[in-house]
Amino acid sequence: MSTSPATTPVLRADGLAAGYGGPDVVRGVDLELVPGREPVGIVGESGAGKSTIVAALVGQVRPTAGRVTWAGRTVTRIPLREKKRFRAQVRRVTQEGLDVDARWTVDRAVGAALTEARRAGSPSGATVAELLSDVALEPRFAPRTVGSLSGGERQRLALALALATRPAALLLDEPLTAVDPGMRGEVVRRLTEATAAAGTAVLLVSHDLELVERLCTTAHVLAEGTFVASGPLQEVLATSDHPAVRGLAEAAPLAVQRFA
Ligand SMILES: Nc1ncnc2c1ncn2[C@@H]1O[C@H](COP(=O)(O)OP(=O)(O)OP(=O)(O)O)[C@@H](O)[C@H]1O
Repeated sequence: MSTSPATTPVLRADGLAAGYGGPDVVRGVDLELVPGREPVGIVGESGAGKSTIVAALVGQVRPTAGRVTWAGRTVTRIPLREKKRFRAQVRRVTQEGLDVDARWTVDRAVGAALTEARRAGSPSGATVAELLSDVALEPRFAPRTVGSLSGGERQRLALALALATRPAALLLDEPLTAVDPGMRGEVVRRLTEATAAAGTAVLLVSHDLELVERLCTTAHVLAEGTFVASGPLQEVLATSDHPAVRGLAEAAPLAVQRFA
């Protein structure tokens, strides 16, 4: 394995346009996720198209123009035999995102994710305890059933399961909405350490500007389906005069004051 930092994107969108049968809801989107680089954020008002971009990145929504590639291959044309590896290498975590039997215990769920990762050819070498620690879930959660967890605990478990493959790219679409603000900082700290150590490229979509500012070196502001400003979020909010950016800054004046 090479020890030099990667410069090749694992996942990239070039001139991506996509929609749901009607007019495109996103267009002209260029984005690259490079393992070993700092996390990238996307912010923007509700309905701007953030989740659509993420859906296109995982091949769930087909581009109407441009393309999305995984290690150089078009994601909507990945052959069946490669799909398992793609899903292990490119993980999406959404707000709801936990697809596990509610009767399972937490350690069974994480153990199953580790087994699945090995089967997909992406063994992480991590233990159940390490993965729980990566999302700040204490060992006492291991014997709890998934159904007994709070919303925020479920979101943290979803993140732990996504980390089981040590993915090349982790796409986080509002991953911590149910985690209370006090705990959110700790989860982000642990998650940042875990993804940095594994060289995982992270994309974070969130309405939480403070979270994006803390986690991401670069953020894109999406308005009506296109990126209208990009850069360090603090700087973008302070300097861009695009109406969509001003709207965001005014909707979150506390965050702006804190960054200024
Ligand atoms: N399955 C779908 N079928 C039809 N239209 C959809 C579908 N999913 C999303 N849309 C529409 O596409 C547009 C972009 O939605 P999207 O969910 O990508 O926005 P978003 O920025 O993620 O919003 P939010 O912040 O509220 O989650 C919206 O107008 C939405 O109504």
